[in-house]
Amino acid sequence: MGKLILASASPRRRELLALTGLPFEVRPGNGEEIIHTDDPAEAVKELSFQKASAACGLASDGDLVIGADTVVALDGTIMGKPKDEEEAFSMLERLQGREHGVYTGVTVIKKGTEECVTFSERTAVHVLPMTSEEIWDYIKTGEPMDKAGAYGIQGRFAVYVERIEGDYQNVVGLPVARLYGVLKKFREEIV
Ligand SMILES: Cc1cn([C@H]2C[C@H](O)[C@@H](COP(=O)(O)OP(=O)(O)OP(=O)(O)O)O2)c(=O)[nH]c1=O
Repeated sequence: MGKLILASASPRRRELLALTGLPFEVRPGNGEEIIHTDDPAEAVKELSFQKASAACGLASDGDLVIGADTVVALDGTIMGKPKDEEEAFSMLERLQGREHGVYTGVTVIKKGTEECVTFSERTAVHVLPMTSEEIWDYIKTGEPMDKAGAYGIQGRFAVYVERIEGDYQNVVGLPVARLYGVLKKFREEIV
C-alpha cells in the first residue's frame, strides 16, 4: 500500500493537504527549479513536476508524490517570491489597484509507474488601490518575503483584496478541492 507524500517545505500546503483527511508525510525537496516558458500556467506545471520528481528519489514504488508551485502573473510578467524589500515594493506597486492572476501548478506522480497527473489552476485577485505608505507598512509586517507576488491573502493583505474569482485555497498555495478529485482516482493506493 503506497504512502501519500507532500514534496513541500510550505506549512501552508501542509495545512491545506490536511483538509483532505488523508494521512501523508512531508518531504521538502531541494531540487533546482528551472522554467522554460513565459506562460504562467505552463511554468507552474513544470515547476510542480520538478518538485514532485525530485522527491520521488526517496519514495518507494507505489507511493503518490505531490509537488506544487505558485506564481503571480501580471501583463505577461511572472512574479515569484521577492528577493528583497525593494523588489516586494515594486511588485506590490504594480499589483495595487487592479486585477492579476494567481496560478498554482500541481503534479501527482505514482512512483514506479508511468502514472502522473499535472494541472494548473488560476484564481483572479482584485487588489484595491494602495498608497506607497500603505505598501511600505505592509512590507514591514514581514509577510511578503516568502510569498509569490509579495503578499499573503490569508494575512494582513486581506484588507486590500476587493474580491477574487476562483478557488481561494489556490491563492494560498494548493487548490485542494481539485487535488482531492485527482487523489480520489488513485484511491485504492492511498487508503
Ligand atoms: C499569492 C500568495 C502566495 N502565497 C505563497 C504560497 C507559496 O507557499 C508561496 C510561493 O512559493 P512556492 O515556490 O510556490 O512554494 P514554497 O517555496 O513556499 O514551498 P515548496 O516549494 O517547498 O512547496 O507563496 C501565500 O501564502 N499567499 C498568497 O496570497
